[in-house]
Amino acid sequence: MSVVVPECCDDLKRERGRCLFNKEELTNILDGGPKLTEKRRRIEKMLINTPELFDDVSPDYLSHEDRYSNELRKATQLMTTLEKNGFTYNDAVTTGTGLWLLMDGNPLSLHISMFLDTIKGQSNPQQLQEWLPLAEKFKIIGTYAQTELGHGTFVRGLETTATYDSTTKEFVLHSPTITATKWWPGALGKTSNHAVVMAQLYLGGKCYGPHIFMVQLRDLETHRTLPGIVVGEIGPRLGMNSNDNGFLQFNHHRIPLTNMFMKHSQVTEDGKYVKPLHSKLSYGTMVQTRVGIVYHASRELSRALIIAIRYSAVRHQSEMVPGDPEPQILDYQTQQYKLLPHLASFFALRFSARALLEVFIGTSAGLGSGKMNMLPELHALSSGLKAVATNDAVKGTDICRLACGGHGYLSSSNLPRIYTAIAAGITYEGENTVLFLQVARYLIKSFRASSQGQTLPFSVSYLRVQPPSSHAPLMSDRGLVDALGAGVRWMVGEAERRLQQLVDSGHSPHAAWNACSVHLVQCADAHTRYYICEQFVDAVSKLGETVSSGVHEVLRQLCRLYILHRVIQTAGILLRCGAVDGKALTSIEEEECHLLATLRIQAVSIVDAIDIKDVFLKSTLGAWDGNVYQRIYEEAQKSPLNKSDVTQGYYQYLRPLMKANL
Ligand SMILES: CCCCCCCC/C=C\CCCCCCCCCCCCC/C=C/C(=O)SCCNC(=O)CCNC(=O)[C@H](O)C(C)(C)COP(=O)(O)OP(=O)(O)OC[C@H]1O[C@@H](n2cnc3c(N)ncnc32)[C@H](O)[C@@H]1OP(=O)(O)O
Ligand SMILES: Cc1cc2nc3c(=O)[nH]c(=O)nc-3n(C[C@H](O)[C@H](O)[C@H](O)COP(=O)(O)OP(=O)(O)OC[C@H]3O[C@@H](n4cnc5c(N)ncnc54)[C@H](O)[C@@H]3O)c2cc1C
Repeated sequence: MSVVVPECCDDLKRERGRCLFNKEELTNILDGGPKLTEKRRRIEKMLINTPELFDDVSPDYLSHEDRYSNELRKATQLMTTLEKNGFTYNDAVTTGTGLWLLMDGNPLSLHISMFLDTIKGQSNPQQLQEWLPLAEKFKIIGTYAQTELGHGTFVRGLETTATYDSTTKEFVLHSPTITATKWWPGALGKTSNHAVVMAQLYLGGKCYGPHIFMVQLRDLETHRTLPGIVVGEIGPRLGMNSNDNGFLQFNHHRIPLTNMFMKHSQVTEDGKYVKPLHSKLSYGTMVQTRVGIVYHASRELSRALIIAIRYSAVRHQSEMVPGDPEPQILDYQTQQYKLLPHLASFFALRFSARALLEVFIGTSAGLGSGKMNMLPELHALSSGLKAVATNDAVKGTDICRLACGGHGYLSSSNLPRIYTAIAAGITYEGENTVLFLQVARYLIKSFRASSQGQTLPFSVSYLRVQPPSSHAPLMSDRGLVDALGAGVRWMVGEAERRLQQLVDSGHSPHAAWNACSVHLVQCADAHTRYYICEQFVDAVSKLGETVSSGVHEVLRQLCRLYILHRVIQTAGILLRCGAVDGKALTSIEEEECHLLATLRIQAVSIVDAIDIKDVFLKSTLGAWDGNVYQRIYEEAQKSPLNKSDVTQGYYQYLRPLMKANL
């Protein structure tokens, strides 16, 4: 398959003719620099020239088993293609290129993410030396098996036990109840021959809490399940049905002492426990994956936006002025209002993901030298951003689907698949409400610490009890972000007051917490969005000195739209705390409408700059050339029902019904 850029339809030609900025420059910014764009395109070119990686038939027409095998075939082909061309799985992860191909829940994705990340992040030097080369070369294939039938969120409540037997220097893994069955892990059912397993560590009858163990599940030659292990697939799900999410039970299954991951906590041969420097270090893989999910969510949202915005420029419907030709639906203000704030969100999330990655890298470097102080901040930021990014990507993707009318409901638009894949992100890797409550805990602690005169870490420093007053004019970007910050400070102060009031009136702190938790989740959401606004404003102002004026103007407009939209969403709070008044809100609403019309002019060019090729978009509605109707029609011809004029169902059911004397 070669890269042919087709001629586009007149509508899209006209849209592209209005572009006033350098698309390549914007692409480079989104990729993180020209070198990364170049690398991504090199990988893409190589993949596009590997026809085996592309489906001839939609997975929707395959059986459950064929769908799994087909995805596995492509995943293994992808790995060998990368290897042959001097790239690694990691190149496909960091450039996102692998994911474009394997979008239906891929059986190797847990191996290349959480399994390998656990080996890298939780092993001692000997374990690293033993397991990493095997895993990187796919000699062993693994997954991350933590969640059980009975517990996902509450990790401390897991029931699988790992009891040390000092006589044999082994751990005995056991699932004591039905609810202790591991349930959900991707690729656990049929693909993995190993798993990193979270289990309660027992030494001398005492429980030391959840710890991680490397467990072989299947024979490396026959792939048969080992004795003492029961493993299988959990059945169809809302989406990502090409994966083999699985279940796992242990029946007094023995593994060597050296299979407990021992970078942070250790068990000696005689069964003594050595504590980690921080009790939550074993949760490190989850934190790292949450950072990755913020990128992942923004990428998925961008695919949906490209599809919906191109389609909106091609689709003509109704009359705006009686008797006039039908306009492009993108000309309707309501259509712009559906799509463009989400386009701004995509940029906001992309810049925030980058900022979060820097915090992650900084914190990890600190951990290496024993510094634990940044861990709570990283936990709060990664939890909050994972939750906002997945919530917004899911909402945005569904709005993109709705914005495409009936055709958005077609599988061939690819919007349903993007939606169901990213919808899982709200639940996995920490359910979003639960993660917001973790953020809220950090906010309340920080607010209280500030009342006692303590200095606050950077992401919450604006919460200090006596903040410096904002000097920026209210209507400037900075002024509005400061107003949003004042709103969050007010919300957190109010939550703290309510908590205290409940405790003072005799409630336990835990009961008070639950009684305020709706408000606390709102605080966490608002705080995270304030952080995102700050990152967006900072990124655009830093880029200002280095980019051309056209690109800077587009970014400035997107950033402005994001902030205005956020202020309007938070209007109630901002009015209550006096950060804005009704007059300001009216002018913000008017400015937003004006900005929608301005951004609409270059909207197609902006999504073009995200630079996702048709073969990766996989959409009849979003292709570069805008040849929507032909594509939809051709895709429908592939339906197995169209293979014959009269189906078996007619002879079997319909005809007898028509002939029956009812
Ligand atoms: C071939 C394929 C090619 C594909 C190519 C792919 C390309 C990829 C493209 C993009 C690149 C992106 C990178 C890749 C990522 C892509 C993502 C897509 C794949 C992902 C697949 C994911 C599949 C899903 C996996 C899972 O779901 S695994 C299971 C996850 N489970 C959870 O997250 C459980 C959630 N629960 C918890 O985390 C905790 O139990 C808790 C809710 C935090 C509570 O913990 P608990 O111990 O009870 O603590 P508390 O008592 O509440 O708090 C005590 C204290 O500790 C603090 N705390 C808690 N956690 C942490 C932490 N992690 N770090 C630091 N501190 C922590 C907490 O705040 C408290 O502090 P204080 O006492 O000070 O308040
Ligand atoms: C597609 C998919 C892939 C997955 N892959 C993996 C994997 O590879 N490995 C793995 O180990 N796991 C995996 N999981 C499991 C996933 O991590 C859990 O489903 C997730 O952590 C949520 O836990 P739960 O299902 O127990 O939900 P629950 O915790 O039971 O949540 C149910 C409801 O209760 C609420 N709730 C729970 N606790 C609280 C609280 N403290 N305060 C307020 N509300 C609360 C939640 O907000 C939610 O509304 C996967 C899940 C899915 C859907």
